[in-house]
Amino acid sequence: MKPIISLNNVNKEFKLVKRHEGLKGSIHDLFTREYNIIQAVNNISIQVMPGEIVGYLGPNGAGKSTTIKMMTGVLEPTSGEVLVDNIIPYKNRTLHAQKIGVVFGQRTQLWWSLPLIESFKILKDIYQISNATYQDMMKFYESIVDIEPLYHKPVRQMSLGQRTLSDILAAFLHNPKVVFLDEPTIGLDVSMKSKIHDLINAVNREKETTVILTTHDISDVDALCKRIVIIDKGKMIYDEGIDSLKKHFGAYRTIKVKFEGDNNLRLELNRQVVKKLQEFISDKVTIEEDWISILTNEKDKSAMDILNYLQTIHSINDMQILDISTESVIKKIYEEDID
Ligand SMILES: Nc1ncnc2c1ncn2[C@@H]1O[C@H](COP(=O)(O)OP(=O)(O)OP(=O)(O)O)[C@@H](O)[C@H]1O
Repeated sequence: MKPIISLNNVNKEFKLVKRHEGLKGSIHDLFTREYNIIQAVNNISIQVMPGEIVGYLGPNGAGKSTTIKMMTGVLEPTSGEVLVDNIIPYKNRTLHAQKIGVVFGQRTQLWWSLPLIESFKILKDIYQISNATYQDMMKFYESIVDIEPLYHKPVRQMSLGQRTLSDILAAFLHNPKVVFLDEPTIGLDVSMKSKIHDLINAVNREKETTVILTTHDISDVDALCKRIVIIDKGKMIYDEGIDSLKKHFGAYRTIKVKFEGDNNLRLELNRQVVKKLQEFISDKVTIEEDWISILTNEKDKSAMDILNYLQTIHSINDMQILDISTESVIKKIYEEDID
């Protein structure tokens, strides 16, 4: 099988005019142009197979949106090759736009004053969706989410969650082979996030749609992605299946402990423990409400050793030992703390 998305040695530079301060600087700028070059994407190569859901992650300013913009045809790469379903996106923007779906965070592609069903009908005409495909898709949607109550509601009267849901439905309506979702669950509550996760998983399963997802929300990654690609400062630093990622960090455990006593005593004890543990455990020690949470690598310091030590400080009311969360794994990769 051939990849549906193929990025080979892709670079994107932005050239920004340097501005000097003060009157002298402004006069200098009038006559001499100097530039700063920002390397937003640095030699990225990624192959995505049809039907994959890939989490494209990285800290702020890493270059995620710039990559997505190249994959959607909004930006032309400075060098390298971007191919999506055999199309060079920036060279064939109209054809490409017919074949993909896009959701960019809180920006809606729906018609603000129109009821949702009217927006869908316009999209049906724009994308030249046949009656049969349209009916089929609407039936499929109705079987997985409760959208009928939204059909006659103008988008401007919708809650953020209803609007996001509608936007995602709109992006998948023409049954595109690839959908790009940029921060699709930003600002949503847990129950709406879960509805959206179910929807994306159902469409991916049923229609084999390839999904590229950028997000800062780890619940999106846990619910949707089997593979994550992480970039930082424009460079790819990780490309792994989520299972092997967890195996890689299998020696990490999070120990959570709640001490006996009232809230004030616990707060004081937690503060003391944070101070003491940080002296001999390099990993993360944090206070989470009544609990103290310690991330440790069993190879260096076992969870039992830590628990024994905590018991010498004060009696323990409750405790949990957890495998490392995806969030902690990703944080550790961002910090380039890979063993
Ligand atoms: N049009 C532009 N002109 C100049 N610099 C830009 C432009 N777009 C992005 N950049 C710069 O390129 C780098 C990567 O930005 P990008 O928006 O791709 O990051 P990101 O990973 O999507 O970040 P975030 O998670 O904050 O959305 C940043 O340093 C940014 O300032």
